[in-house]
Parts: sequence; structure tokens; C-alpha cells
Amino acid sequence: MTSIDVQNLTKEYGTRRAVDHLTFRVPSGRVTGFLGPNGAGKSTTMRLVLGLDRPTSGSATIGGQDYATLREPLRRVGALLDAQAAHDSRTGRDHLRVLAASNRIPDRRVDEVLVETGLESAATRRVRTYSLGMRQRLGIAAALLGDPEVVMLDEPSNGLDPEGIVWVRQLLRRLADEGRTVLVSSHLMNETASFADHLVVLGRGRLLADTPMRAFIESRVRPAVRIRTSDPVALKSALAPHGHEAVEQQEGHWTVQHARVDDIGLLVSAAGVPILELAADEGTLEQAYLDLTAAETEFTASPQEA
Ligand SMILES: Nc1ncnc2c1ncn2[C@@H]1O[C@H](COP(=O)(O)OP(=O)(O)OP(=O)(O)O)[C@@H](O)[C@H]1O
Repeated sequence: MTSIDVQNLTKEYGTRRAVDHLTFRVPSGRVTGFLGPNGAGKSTTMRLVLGLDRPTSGSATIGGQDYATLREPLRRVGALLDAQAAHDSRTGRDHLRVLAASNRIPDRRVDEVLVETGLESAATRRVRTYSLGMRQRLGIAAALLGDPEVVMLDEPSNGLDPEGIVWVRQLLRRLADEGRTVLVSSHLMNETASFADHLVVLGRGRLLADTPMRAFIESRVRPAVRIRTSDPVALKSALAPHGHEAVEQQEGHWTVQHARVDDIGLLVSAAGVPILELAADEGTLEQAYLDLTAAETEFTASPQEA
């Protein structure tokens, strides 16, 4: 299946290095979340993959080929980079028809993607009358038009209502389950956690992580256990001999850091502590991401910048 391959990719704009010797591969059959702070180089990398910019050195290929050499590229790669890209004076349907015609995509696909993206009833309206979320849906419709093996979306949930956000999540899952290659950038960590199987994280144009999402969280956020009890004294004395400390969060609620719910559950039940609630606090993608980017800032900031 078709992968995206970024090899030792560097892009400089004048003296600014937007992408710095970047190497990673996005394989098919999973959703890869593309993360990094503002200015980290995500959009530049996507533009380089799409041949919209030329690398200073290195390469970015799709199935081993430069985008520029693909015949009828929309049938191979669907991308959403800028939802404002559609002509304001065209209708949504005409915008898609023009794209379809230029790539020998049958007209029926236009209607199919209009239905899929929930734009049927707005299809004959001019794009200038579209809301931000509708433009976003139109951009996604354009990306799906050629039934491509590779889908690259920059901030697809931008401007979407809650129903739209759930729809995007399900769409990404389905595209990956169909064996396509899916790369999605986002600043929304809860959102990314809900759809990504794998993460590629950039910082200052460099690769900071290329790892399965679960492993990324587990390696950076120590698990904790949340407990609610009617007898805090018994709780503390059950845990202390085993080196665990229960810290009170609010009336009746306690947290035990660096602990697993199974271990704590066994200890408190053996000691007969009355437990009203016991839950694993496994850490979030946001915590793990902030931990990584904070460490990176500390590592790279020179004393003058600090
Ligand atoms: N056409 C350009 N000319 C000059 N500098 C550019 C150009 N495009 C991007 N840059 C610079 O390259 C760096 C990377 O930008 P890029 O837009 O790729 O980051 P990003 O990770 O997509 O950020 P964001 O999350 O804010 O979208 C930034 O410092 C940006 O100012």
C-alpha cells in the first residue's frame, strides 16, 4: 500500500529553517496524528509532500514518487491544507466539478462526496455564503473526491460543530480501516487522542517523536489512581506500609500517584477500607505532549533566550 516517505527533508526560507533533516514514514492502514507547536513545520512538510514547495534538500514522496510526477494526482492523494482555497463565486458543486474534470474523476463522485460531507442542501449555493465549517466540509469533500489511497488533512476539525467533529473522527477511522494512509495535523489534543493510532511530533522543524499514541502517553505520564472513601485514615494507613501516599484532592477524593489501579484495589480491599469509587487515571495526550514540548524547550533554549 502507499506510504508517505519523508527522507532527510530540509526546507529553508532565507535564513529560517522551517524543516530540519526530517525523516519519517506514514504507512497505510492507520491514522497518524501530526503534532507540534505553532511554527514547528507541519504545514511546510505537508506542502513539500504535495509538491507545492521545493525542498532545500532531502525528499518527500508518495508511494516512492514525487507528487509532481503523479498522473491525475487527486486519484492518489487527497489533501486539505487551506479551507479558504475554493473560489468564492463558484457554487460548492461547481468547485468540485472543476476539480473532478481536471483529474478525469466521474461526475457522480461529486454528488457522492457532497452527500458524504453533509453539503447536499448547500451544493448550489456560492462558496462565499458558506460558513467556516461548511468551507471545511467542502475542503474535505475535495480531498475525498478522487477516492485517494493517501489522505492528508491540516486541522480538519477547524470550525466544525460538535456533530461535525464526531463525523470527522469516524471518517478518519473508516479511511484507515479501508487501508488508506491518513496523516492529520491538529492542535486539539483531545481530538487527536480520539482518532490517532500513531503520532509524529515536530518541534522547530525536527522530529521529536514517531511512536504509537498509547506508548507515547504511557512513556511520559505516570499512571495514578483516584479513590473516594469514607475513611481516609484507614486508606492512608493501608497504603503507607507499601510506599504509597494518598493525597487529598477534595472532600472524600484522594489520588495515589505512580500507581496502578489493580495494585491499589487489592491493597485497600485486603485492609477492609470502605471504597466508594476507585478509578485509573491513565494520563492524557495533552499531558504527554506538554511534557515533551516543555522538555524540548528546556533542552534547546540558549541562556540568552531564556
Ligand atoms: N512561505 C514562507 N516564507 C517564509 N517563512 C515561512 C513560509 N512558510 C512557513 N514559513 C516559516 O516556517 C516555519 C514553519 O511554519 P509552518 O507553517 O510549517 O508551521 P506549522 O507547524 O504548520 O505551524 P502552525 O501550527 O502554526 O500551523 C515558521 O517559522 C514559518 O514562519
